[in-house]
Formats: sequence, C-alpha cells, structure tokens
Amino acid sequence: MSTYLCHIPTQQERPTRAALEVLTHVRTLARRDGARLAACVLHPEADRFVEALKPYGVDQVYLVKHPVLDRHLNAPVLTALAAVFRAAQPTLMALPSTESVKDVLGALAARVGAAALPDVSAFDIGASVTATRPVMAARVLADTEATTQPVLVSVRAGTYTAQPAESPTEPEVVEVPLDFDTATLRATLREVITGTTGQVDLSEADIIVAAGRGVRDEAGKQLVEELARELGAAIGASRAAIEAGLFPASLQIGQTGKVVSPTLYIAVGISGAIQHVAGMAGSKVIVAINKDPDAPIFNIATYGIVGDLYQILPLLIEEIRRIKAES
Ligand SMILES: Cc1cc2nc3c(=O)[nH]c(=O)nc-3n(C[C@H](O)[C@H](O)[C@H](O)COP(=O)(O)OP(=O)(O)OC[C@H]3O[C@@H](n4cnc5c(N)ncnc54)[C@H](O)[C@@H]3O)c2cc1C
Repeated sequence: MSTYLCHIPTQQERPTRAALEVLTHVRTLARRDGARLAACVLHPEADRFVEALKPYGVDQVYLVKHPVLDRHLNAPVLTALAAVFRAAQPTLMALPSTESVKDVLGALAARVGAAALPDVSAFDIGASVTATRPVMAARVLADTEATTQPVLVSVRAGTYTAQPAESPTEPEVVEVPLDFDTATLRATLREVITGTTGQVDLSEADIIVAAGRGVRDEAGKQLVEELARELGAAIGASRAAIEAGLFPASLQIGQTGKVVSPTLYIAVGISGAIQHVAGMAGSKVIVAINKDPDAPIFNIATYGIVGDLYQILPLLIEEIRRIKAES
C-alpha cells in the first residue's frame, strides 16, 4: 500500500489552516487511490496535535519531538522532515507552501532523492504527479509534471478547502527520533518580532481588508482598522500604501510580498496592478472599493463599489455593526 504524507505546520497550538487544506485534498486522493493517509508534526510537544488531526481522517501520524523544533530553523527542520520521509517511505509528500517550506523544499528533495513541484495551485496523482503552477506574477499558469517518484509538492494556501472527514479515525502514532546536535547549528533565532497592526495573521486569515494608496492618511488607516476589527479580519496593504509609510512592510501583499487566498478580500483604494494581483488573485470573493470605475481591480472583483472610500467605509462599518447587533 502506498503512503501519501502531509507536513502539518502548527501555529498557536493548532495545525495551520493551510496545512488542513492540503491534508483535505490529499485525503481525497488517498481514498480514491487506496493509499494510506499519513501526517507529520514537528514540535517539541508534537503529541498535542494528534487530537486535532483525528477528524481529518488520517491513518498515521508521524511525530518528531525535539526542543530545537520550537521555532523554525532550516537545519533541524530539514533533518526532521528527511527522517520522517525515510520512515514513512511515501510516494507523495505534500506541504503547504509557507516561507519556511520554501526555505527547505529543494534541500529536502535533494536529500531524500525526490522530485519537487514547488508552489503549485493544484495537483493530482495519476501515472505521474501533475500540477498547475502560477508563474510570471501569476500571469501564466504552467502545467508541470514529475516524471519520477517519490514527489514533493508544496501547495499555495487557499487552493483547497479544509474539511473534516465523514468519520474521524484513530491514527497509528509513530515517533521518529531526531538525531540533531544543536551545537552544529550555524544559525540561531534570537528574536521574533510580531507585527503590531492587526490581530489576525495575514497568511492564515479567512478575511483580509487590504489598503492601497487611496488610503492616504491616518484617518483612512483608522477606517481600515475599524472595518478589519468588525469583521475579525487581517490587514494587508499594497506596496504603494507601505511606501507611503502608513503600514509596515510585513503586510505587503503581492509579487514581492505575501501570497494570500482568503475567503473574502476587501481591496480598499487599490488600483489592481499586476504585481499586487499576483498575491491575491486566488481569493474566493473579492470586493473592490475604488473611486475610479476603470480601475483594473474591477476586472477581477466579484463585487465592485465605485466611490470614495472615506464615505463608503463608515457606511459599511455601520451596516456591519447593525447586522451584528441584530443577530
Ligand atoms: C518588481 C515590482 C514588484 C512589485 N511588487 C508589488 C507587490 O508585491 N505588491 C504591490 O502591491 N505592489 C507591488 N509593486 C507595485 C505595483 O506595481 C503598484 O505600483 C502598486 O501595487 C500600486 O498600489 P496601489 O494600487 O495601492 O496604488 P495606485 O496604483 O496608486 O492606486 C491607488 C488607487 O486608489 C484609488 N483611490 C484613490 N483615492 C481613493 C479614494 N478616496 N477612494 C477610493 N479609491 C481611491 C485610485 O483610483 C487608484 O485606483 C511592484 C512593482 C514592481 C515593479
């Protein structure tokens, strides 16, 4: 029986949304192909996450527990993933395409002798593994194929929807020892500085309110923050809004920023330049607010509101508050 393995990064005591999305898709493929569905968690207390994986129908969970896995460092994560790979012997290993995964994917492929299909927006397994990969700032979709096995595939967030299985499973738990000497570390993580704007993590957010150059001052910024607060949304920004000094660079969405695919993306005063769209085109519903009816963002928007954001946002916030109060 072949094994399909998913890497499950964790955040704030639970598997990330992106990981559960990939796991859900791999479960569909595993059930169709009669393959074993395995997941792996790297964490000093990895057992804590087994419970959260049961509803997703996993047959096996590989755990790597080591204090060095407390925070992402390339060398131990690479060693741990390679150890799990050797233990599980999967034909396919799927990983969410996070910054950390991008750092190690190529090295992991080389270490375990696998092909790699990085940063894809869809994939399937037939006689070979085939995938669709957005390239050239998502202007072109490339069909790619791995002609050898095993295959590593990293998947963009928002491609699939995370859904529990029809019935939960009681997975076999396999502990994989990590033989890693921390004295060999060439890099250490000294401090993690968390952005202060917005309470919700951009890459995990289900709703994003993104500000562009149309948000031109502190009053506009406060409206964006208020709307985000009412919706429980994360805040993002275009490069122009960041260059204007209103938002920190960590919030940039686009070709040279974060790639996001939330359920709802509200673009406020953003023109829709190709470099911005590259980072958000995968959003399920896009609402654009722009005073220029010819702004390119309206070409990809699900709903468009033509008007001045300084008038529209207060109305929107008021209406959301009213609906929340009624329900
Ligand atoms: C190599 C490269 C990489 C890049 N990477 C990125 C990237 O990762 N992310 C990114 O975002 N950009 C990136 N850019 C920049 C990109 O080309 C655009 O310049 C940028 O996205 C424009 O941001 P914007 O839409 O906020 O600003 P603008 O293009 O200036 O648009 C502002 C919009 O706000 C509207 N507006 C103004 N006032 C109001 C109002 N009161 N109410 C409603 N609407 C209003 C205007 O009609 C306009 O459409 C990159 C560029 C290059 C060359």
